[in-house]
Amino acid sequence: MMRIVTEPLSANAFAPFGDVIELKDSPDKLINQGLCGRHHDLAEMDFTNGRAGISLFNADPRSLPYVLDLVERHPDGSQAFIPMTPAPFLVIVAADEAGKPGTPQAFLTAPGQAINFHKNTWHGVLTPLSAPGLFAVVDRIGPGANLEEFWFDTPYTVVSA
Ligand SMILES: NC(=O)N[C@@H](O)C(=O)O
Ligand code: NI
Repeated sequence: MMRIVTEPLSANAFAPFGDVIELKDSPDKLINQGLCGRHHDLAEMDFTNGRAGISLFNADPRSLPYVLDLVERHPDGSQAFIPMTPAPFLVIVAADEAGKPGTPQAFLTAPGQAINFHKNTWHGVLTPLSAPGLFAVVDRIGPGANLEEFWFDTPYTVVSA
């Protein structure tokens, strides 16, 4: 199997695929009598024929090396994974090449980072690396499956750097 080596998640590296939701160097605005910093409008939500919904995902943790045999995408909506714990998790994405995913890239988040996949971006399913795999997920609520899956003929093995 081809190996994919994880890299640290950064806004620049992830930009073709989505947004990294993390604190800015300084807040956009101080609120609540100056006791809270608002880091404003960090991700682009985009829904076709639907609305934003907030769900909780409680996912089984995986481990590295991780066998990647499936990526998916949501043609009608963006999808944000917001961890409810500080634990790093695995984020896998791939560019689209004539309707199929190209070579995937794998990122490891740092504590305090969340992500938002742009609409129709190939990605691995929610992949916590420790328990509890508890995430808030902001994605599209609307008609239709809003899901396209791609199974690789030859799975990849994702390994840590
Ligand atoms: N299917 C579902 O709700 N979750 C996936 O979209 C995922 O990215 O984990
Ligand atoms: Ni998804």
